[in-house]
Amino acid sequence: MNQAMGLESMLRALTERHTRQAPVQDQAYGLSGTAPRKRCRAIAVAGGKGGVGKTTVSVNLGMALAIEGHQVILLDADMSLANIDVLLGLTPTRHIGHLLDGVCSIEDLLMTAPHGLKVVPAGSGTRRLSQLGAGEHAAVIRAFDDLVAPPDYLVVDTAAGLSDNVAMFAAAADDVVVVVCDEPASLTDAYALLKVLSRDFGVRRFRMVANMVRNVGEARQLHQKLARVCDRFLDVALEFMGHVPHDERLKQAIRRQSAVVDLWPSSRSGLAFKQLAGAVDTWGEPERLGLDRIAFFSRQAAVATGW
Ligand SMILES: Nc1ncnc2c1ncn2[C@@H]1O[C@H](COP(=O)(O)OP(=O)(O)OP(=O)(O)O)[C@@H](O)[C@H]1O
Repeated sequence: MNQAMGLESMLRALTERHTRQAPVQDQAYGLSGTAPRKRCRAIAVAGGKGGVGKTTVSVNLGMALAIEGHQVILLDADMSLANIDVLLGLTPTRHIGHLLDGVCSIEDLLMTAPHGLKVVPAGSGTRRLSQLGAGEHAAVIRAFDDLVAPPDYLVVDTAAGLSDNVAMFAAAADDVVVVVCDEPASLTDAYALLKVLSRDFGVRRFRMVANMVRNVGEARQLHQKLARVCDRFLDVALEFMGHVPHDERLKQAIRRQSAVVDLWPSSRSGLAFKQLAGAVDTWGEPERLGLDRIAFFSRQAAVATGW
């Protein structure tokens, strides 16, 4: 990854820690100090509660961006309960565990889904991957720097809950998309996630996608509910990114191990994901705050893991 990519910020922080070499500004143009690398934007998709549609949004947003002509890598960061490969009908032979064991490179892990979307699969049912420490998460993030051709977007599907996994990927990303559905537990868990990410990791801006709603009115109400408590109790901005309606077509697509944007782009959910991808295109330059956040986090990881 490159300097523009939040996740690479972690790499730079870690690299700096080990080598005490070039200042950040120089590293912005590649560690070798040669030609600038292409800018890439890292978008972490989180939600707090399980089952709110994080994976569905990650897959379809990633593919919708790919359909628009962008180069996109989708990272399945739900390490032990990985399911992006299943959702897309891919059969990986290697996963993140092999990367951590040094058996393969990040390039070796890339699988190609429809529309040129690249997928980095995690491993499912692997006990070890469910117990990764902060240092290992950092190593996964660092591995992205080895990509010969960084993508335009890296979409990261994070795990449910408030684990290190979610915190590290969200803190390192340029943008955090929070998926919420109209259930009390989804709202309270999303609020808890925002609280932890802002209080402990300095993430101040979030974008919300309302999933499985009836219409945009319901989506906006959901956003207002959460934004109101955030305004009152947290120092964060929660922007409304858009909504995805509850759609049987989407479920049918899942059963056929395909993305709805690929199978039925004109369905209600297909069009909604197209709009979400369009929204991403309108975002201004990322704030690039990942470095500070990750330098802090990686120091903690280093202490904890002896890195
Ligand atoms: N917009 C939608 N319309 C209809 N069904 C949906 C929609 N979004 C998600 N679902 C359903 O919800 C299920 C859970 O979605 P998904 O796996 O994306 O959630 P998740 O947040 O990633 O869950 P986990 O954290 O457990 O991995 C899907 O299998 C799908 O059946």
